[in-house]
Amino acid sequence: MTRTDDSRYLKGGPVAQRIIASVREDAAIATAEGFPPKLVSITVGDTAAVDVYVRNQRAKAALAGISFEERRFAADITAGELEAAIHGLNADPRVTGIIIQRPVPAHIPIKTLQAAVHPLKDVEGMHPASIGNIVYNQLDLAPCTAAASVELLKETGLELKGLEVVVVGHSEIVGKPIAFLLMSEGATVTVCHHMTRSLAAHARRADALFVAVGKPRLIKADMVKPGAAVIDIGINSEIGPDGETRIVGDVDTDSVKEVASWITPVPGGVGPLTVAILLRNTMVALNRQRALYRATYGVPDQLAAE
Ligand SMILES: Nc1nc2c(c(=O)[nH]1)N[C@@H](CN(C=O)c1ccc(C(=O)N[C@@H](CCC(=O)O)C(=O)O)cc1)CN2
Repeated sequence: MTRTDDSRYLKGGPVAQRIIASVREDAAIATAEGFPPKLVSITVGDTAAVDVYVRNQRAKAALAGISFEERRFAADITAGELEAAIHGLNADPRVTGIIIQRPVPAHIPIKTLQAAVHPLKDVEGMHPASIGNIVYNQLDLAPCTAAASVELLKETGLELKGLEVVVVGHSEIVGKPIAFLLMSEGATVTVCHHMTRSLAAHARRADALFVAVGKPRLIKADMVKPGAAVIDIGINSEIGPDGETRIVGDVDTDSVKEVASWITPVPGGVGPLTVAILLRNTMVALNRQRALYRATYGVPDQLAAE
């Protein structure tokens, strides 16, 4: 099939806009009913890519009618101090969602922090008690970057049942959830990581290749099967030839786009959709809190019927 360069690009913006428009409607209804959504972001230390992510979260939350607050903590904070801050947010009824931006400094055990977030306010489904939901095919609130990546693959129209998928990177926030989400769609999934013996041999077999390792331009054209869909999840900042900081992915887009049938650009691919899904998850979390509230205190309709 002959395709123009542009039609090869799987852009996240249009899908993100649709999601944000729908979140905006839900948020307006919830607010009118007395349950305004509020997302609190926790950042520890300074990471350029995280700053980009948080900046976009703030901007899109404003568009969606979700209030957004960033709590920044110094890199030398202790895990105990962070847990105490999270417990404070759990106890605050005005806070309906909490996201811990990754990475956090090495001395902070991320699992302990994730476990400190109340599962009902966990907008990424990363609490140890929640992440198992995707193993059970309960997919309405999945980790945002993973869900965004899979949603972009679906935009290709490829049949996922039986699709040969290779995921490069096995982080708990991206690579592992992608594998589970795709298994639940019937794909045949291989997960590669830093101990994989021949990455290129695995990657070349993939009808859909997901890459999330944080290594700029790791994937070259000769590692990609002709006609494949390539989902580039890397967000790496580097200094360009003009001396300006820019964002590049884990895929060498210029060469790979000559081989692949679809490729996500960086920026403009998975990133914008990740932010939109975070906001959608924020509403899913809020609706779960409302369901618990109704179950605990009853709803006006029920009270009126008594
Ligand atoms: N708690 C989490 N932390 C992190 C996740 C995650 O899913 N949950 N994934 C990455 C997020 N990330 C990188 O740090 C990231 C995600 C999205 C964007 C983004 O909005 N990119 C846009 C905009 C670019 C721009 O404005 O220049 C895009 O790609 O078009 C940036 C970074 C790690 N942490």
